Amino acid sequence: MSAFVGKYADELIKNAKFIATPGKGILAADESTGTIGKRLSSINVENIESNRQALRELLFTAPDAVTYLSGVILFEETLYQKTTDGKPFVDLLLENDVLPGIKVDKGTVDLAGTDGETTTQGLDSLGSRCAQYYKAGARFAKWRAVLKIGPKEPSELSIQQNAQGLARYAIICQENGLVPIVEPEILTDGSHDIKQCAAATEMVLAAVYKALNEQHVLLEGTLLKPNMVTPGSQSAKVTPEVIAEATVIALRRTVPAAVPGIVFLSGGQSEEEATLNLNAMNKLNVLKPWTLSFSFGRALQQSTLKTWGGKKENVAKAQEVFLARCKANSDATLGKYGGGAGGGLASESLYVEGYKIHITYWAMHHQLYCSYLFSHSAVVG
Ligand SMILES: O=P(O)(O)OC[C@H]1O[C@](O)(COP(=O)(O)O)[C@@H](O)[C@@H]1O
Repeated sequence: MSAFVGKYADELIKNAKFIATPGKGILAADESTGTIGKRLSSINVENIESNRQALRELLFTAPDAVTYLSGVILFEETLYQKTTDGKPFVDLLLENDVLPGIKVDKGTVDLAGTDGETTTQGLDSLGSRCAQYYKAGARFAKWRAVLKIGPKEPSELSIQQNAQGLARYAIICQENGLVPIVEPEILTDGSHDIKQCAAATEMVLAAVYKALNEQHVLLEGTLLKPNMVTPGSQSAKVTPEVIAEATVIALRRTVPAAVPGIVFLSGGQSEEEATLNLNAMNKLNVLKPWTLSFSFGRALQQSTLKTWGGKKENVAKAQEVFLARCKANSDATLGKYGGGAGGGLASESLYVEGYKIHITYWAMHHQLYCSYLFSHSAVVG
């Protein structure tokens, strides 16, 4: 099946490869107005534009932190914001060799006839929005599909709908010069074990890559943002080594070698857990044809947010905390993280039940695969 080769093909390939540079990763600072409001309310800060701008300025101007980042995902509001000195955030990032990205989905809606499964909205007028975002300096985009594990979930309907949505989004981005980050997130909610998560992850990723191929998406000009393969939030924890092995097996079985990078979401893991898991994957002595890196939201920002607390006098200290987390994750992309960055704050759980934003919320502000042969884990190691 031949890939679409439009006028941006070379640029897409170059930018995707750059974002996947080993030692660098992505800061996901694209929380929609509702989601950032929850973060700000946790530190008793009001959800108004000046406070959202202040948090983003703190992150983007943190000395040296940007050397560990190749991309930052922005929300539409942030794409057009400036520093207090009047420099557009986009210019600031580009001057520091960090590519600006943009969240282009519009949240989720329920799929009728399912037990709370969802599909993601935002395809209408996506082409013209992408063209505008490209003009404003964005060079990559992100679209989050949300799936869940349950007695009958993820259902075939949800897998197919979300795979089709991601593929359609991806090709529209490529037609308009934006590298699509394809994010099929399987939520951690539930009491399932790691094998069930592995089975669901493989099923979903296989469907996603089939759909991407059918839509002629140029895989070399894309990135994948998946969940790590872990036990459910109500199950006993396992070690980073077990998570690393299960995740890399699932990815090796489903993600083509043409994809330059896989940038994980943190999905409610603590900052330290997310970093240790990424580090363990990069330590695995097995062929991994893609870079394995990070695109963390909560797991890059939580201890920074707490240290800041909305107060100007805490900005410098909070930026040091952010730098430590960026450096730790950079080391983890190379399998060289020794642990312990950030102390106790970095070990707090960031789990939120049913982590998804519904379209209605957005509008306010603008069969399990039980026969899975896990014994194939001998592939790794
Ligand atoms: O619910 P929203 O506002 O769309 O935000 C979802 C968030 O989830 C992410 O996709 C992943 O974030 P985490 O690393 O915190 O799981 C972020 O990029 C994004 O900010």
